[in-house]
Amino acid sequence: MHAVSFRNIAKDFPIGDDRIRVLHGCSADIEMGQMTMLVGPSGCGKTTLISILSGILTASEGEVAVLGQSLTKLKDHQKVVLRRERIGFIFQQYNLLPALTAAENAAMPLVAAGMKLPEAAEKARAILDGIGMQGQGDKLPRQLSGGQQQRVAIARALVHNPGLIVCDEPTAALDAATGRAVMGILRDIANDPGRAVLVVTHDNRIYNFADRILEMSDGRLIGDFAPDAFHRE
Ligand SMILES: Nc1ncnc2c1ncn2[C@@H]1O[C@H](COP(=O)(O)OP(=O)(O)OP(=O)(O)O)[C@@H](O)[C@H]1O
Repeated sequence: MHAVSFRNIAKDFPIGDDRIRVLHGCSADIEMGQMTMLVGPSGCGKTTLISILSGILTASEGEVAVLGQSLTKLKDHQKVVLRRERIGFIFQQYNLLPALTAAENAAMPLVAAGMKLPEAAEKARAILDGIGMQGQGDKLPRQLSGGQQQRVAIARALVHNPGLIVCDEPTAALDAATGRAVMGILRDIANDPGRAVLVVTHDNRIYNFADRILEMSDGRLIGDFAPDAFHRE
């Protein structure tokens, strides 16, 4: 099974009375057990494409299957369930709730699935311990550094054991060394054959962490490389 399989994806956005096409005929398969990076200049359509692949936006044309499930046939509420149960999200700006502790923040996907907070927080704490956050579970986000907050976001993306982890510019707010540490954790996560990690970035300092790089330009996928074969930017 592919983690994500998409064919001939197009996306139009309304602009006044008109429509503008921002994705054109995008097709690829994202493999389990790999870190795939989607790279390209600002505005080329990376966020739009991963939003479609993770069921946040609907494609204007084309087919998407996530973890063997076709999105085309799913109703909106079924896409919400798919996202909640089978996908983990990591963003540039951590998006932690300021009044909750690190463990409680990381526990949120389990709480959303109906688990009681104390039990969910214990599971979250075990994940935090495994990614260098021992003893930090009771701290509030404002007591943590940017790199530590991103680790909490990683724990939150992992806690419900999803098959697909989607990361949008995960290192953009971090200095180079902290960004590499965070990418090292994501790299380990991607080695699990039951998972795929999809990273959108234009941070060329982290391209070497990928197994595979998909290059986008002007709404099209224009290249499919191993990282050592990708020397642009
Ligand atoms: N809701 C929307 N309505 C109209 N146009 C949009 C909308 N969302 C995105 N776009 C346009 O689609 C194009 C692709 O945007 P997108 O955010 O996917 O690019 P990106 O590669 O992720 O850029 P960045 O790296 O800056 O985040 C851009 O021209 C953007 O202005």
